[in-house]
Amino acid sequence: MNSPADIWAKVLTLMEGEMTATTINTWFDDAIAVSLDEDTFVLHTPSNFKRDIIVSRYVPAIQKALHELFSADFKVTVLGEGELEGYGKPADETFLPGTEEYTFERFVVGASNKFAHAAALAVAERPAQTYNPLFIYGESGLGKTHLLYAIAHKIHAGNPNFRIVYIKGDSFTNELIQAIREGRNQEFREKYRYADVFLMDDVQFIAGKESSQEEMFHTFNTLYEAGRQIVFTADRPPKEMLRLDDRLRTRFEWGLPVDIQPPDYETRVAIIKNKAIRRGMNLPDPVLQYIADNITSNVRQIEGTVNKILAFQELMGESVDVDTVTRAVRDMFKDKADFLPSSDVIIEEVSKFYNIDAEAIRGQGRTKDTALARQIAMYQIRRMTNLSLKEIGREFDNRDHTTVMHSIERVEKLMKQSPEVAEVIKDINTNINARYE
Ligand SMILES: Nc1ncnc2c1ncn2[C@@H]1O[C@H](COP(=O)(O)OP(=O)(O)OP(=O)(O)O)[C@@H](O)[C@H]1O
Repeated sequence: MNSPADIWAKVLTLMEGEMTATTINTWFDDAIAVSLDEDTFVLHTPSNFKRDIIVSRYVPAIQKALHELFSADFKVTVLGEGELEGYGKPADETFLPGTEEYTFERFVVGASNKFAHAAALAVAERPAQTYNPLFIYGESGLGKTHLLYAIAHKIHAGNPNFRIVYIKGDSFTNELIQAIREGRNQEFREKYRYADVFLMDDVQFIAGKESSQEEMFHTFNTLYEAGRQIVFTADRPPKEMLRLDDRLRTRFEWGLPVDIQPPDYETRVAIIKNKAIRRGMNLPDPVLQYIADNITSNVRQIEGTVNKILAFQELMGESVDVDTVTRAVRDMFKDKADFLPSSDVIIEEVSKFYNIDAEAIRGQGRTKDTALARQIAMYQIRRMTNLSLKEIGREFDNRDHTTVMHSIERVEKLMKQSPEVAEVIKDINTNINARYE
């Protein structure tokens, strides 16, 4: 009943008492009510001429009608041609939405990450003038993405007109496949090759993927030659990316590779305190120490635990005691340890990794790639779940348990012979685990 459109209809009816129907029709026929908040009513008309007339002649009548309806005074804003699109949105709302918290200010610096932090800050302060490319590597959940977004926000704040492109390695691959399929290669190229700042998260995902590597190579060269800042993150240093093209590996190493290590005890405590303070809460020292002692390798897990405890504390109010919280934390660790991924999830991740349909992996697809993906899926299920060979066979179109056994043996053999296959298994494993963090 009180949508801007409803209110506008009422305003028009009230204005009919003040002016002729022709006047109303002439100036307001294509006007639309955009919003009404505490103190402003916003109207849009597609014509600037009409906007000027409305502003100069009819705003008082609109205000009078609004006063009659709400017994309150409103400002009236009239938007003209092309003014509707960005209206009401803060200028930055469309810049990497949802990542506003990932700033340098919120990044806790300690011995384990101080080089990565300093290099990222230098790059953000003087893009393309210090380290290019900057290559940040380290294990999952240690703040690589955080630093990448922090770079993006800082550069954006100083250079609002820069085209800053953020893309994950696997999205780059998927977008490229789609662009090729739809004949939009040129569009894809322009999007990435003409960036002012190019940030790629988890670049390890493009290793071993021919067309992605080819595209990345040309993107890199174009950006580099044009003096654009390039930053990569990855879960390992370039030299350990076994399936990566040599020409990319050397380029990744041109600038500065810096690593992030798991945080030491002091940094863990600082991170936990920081997260709690930002939520306006205080954690008792023993709880703080308990978390810092028990979650040692991954900041994402630290964050998850702190969030759960804070939620728990909020729920329990003042009465929460250290024992209760400690027990809750212990239960949380137990849950995690008992957790096993399902065969569906494992097959899905293998399917994603190889870009082969899950149904083909489960079923009768016979290409070499599908057969290998299937064997790897069987191997992973055997390793990561409690399913028997027979139960695994059932997941794959009722294959016999001896087929499953031979597949697993084949993968084990391949892993010994080929570091590339071992790396694939490790990567898929990481992706599966990441779903439960
Ligand atoms: N030093 C830090 N200070 C504050 N928060 C941190 C710090 N390091 C990591 N975090 C937080 O931990 C979470 C995980 O970090 P992030 O996503 O950057 O990890 P990552 O290294 O990119 O992991 P992945 O490789 O799995 O993507 C984020 O919410 C991030 O804000």
